[in-house]
Amino acid sequence: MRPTIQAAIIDLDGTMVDTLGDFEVALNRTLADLDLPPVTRSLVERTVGKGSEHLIRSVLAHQLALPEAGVSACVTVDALYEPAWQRYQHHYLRCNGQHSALYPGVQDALKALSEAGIPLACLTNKPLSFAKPLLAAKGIDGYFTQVFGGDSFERKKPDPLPILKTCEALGTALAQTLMVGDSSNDAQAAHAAGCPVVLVTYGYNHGRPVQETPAAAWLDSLALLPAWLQAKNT
Ligand SMILES: O=C(O)COP(=O)(O)O
Ligand SMILES: [Mg+2]
Repeated sequence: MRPTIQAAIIDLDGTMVDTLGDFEVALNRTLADLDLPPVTRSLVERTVGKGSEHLIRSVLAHQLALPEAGVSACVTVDALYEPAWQRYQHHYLRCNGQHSALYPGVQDALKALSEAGIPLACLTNKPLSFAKPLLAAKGIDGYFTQVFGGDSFERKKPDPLPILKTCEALGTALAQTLMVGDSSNDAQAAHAAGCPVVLVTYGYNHGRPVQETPAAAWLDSLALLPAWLQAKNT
């Protein structure tokens, strides 16, 4: 009998790498360039997950509304977005991977899955130009046959399109491809695409407990994934 799960698609931020430090540093350098007050890590944690444009627009809207910003009401998010995006890319590429760390168990899980013959793809809402160097800096790029970012397709997670395209690239059936993520974006995209989904409990889920999101399992460590998958496939 063919195994139930033949490949896995794994999210990056909040699932494999704790990147809040990189986001915070790049955002605060960007805000300083624009003479706006810095963000707190907790705002970053609640806002991250829907790609860079959403993050920058949300952070600009939040910081512009702070009384200490001292900004006149005619300064809008739309007016600041393009310069902010340019500065953010500049800063992010320079601090990428320097204030972030692999979560415990990630390296072992990727090794075990690869040894079990499960092809792995990385699918993130991060721009591809940030994602690829980060995977390399953390020494895990070699595990993935495909890497796709938030700018690889017309739409991002929670839209199912990136998952459909990733399955196409992997050459696996949707129902036999497992999505592994940390947020409702990953789960919604997987549900809409028809893929099973497993969520890790330690990532960034817009400030909500991820157990509220329907999934096949909620794991406290990615190290538990190979055994979960083996049990599923026997
Ligand atoms: O960059 C983001 O918004 C989050 O990316 P993720 O899809 O890897 O969690
Ligand atoms: Mg994530």
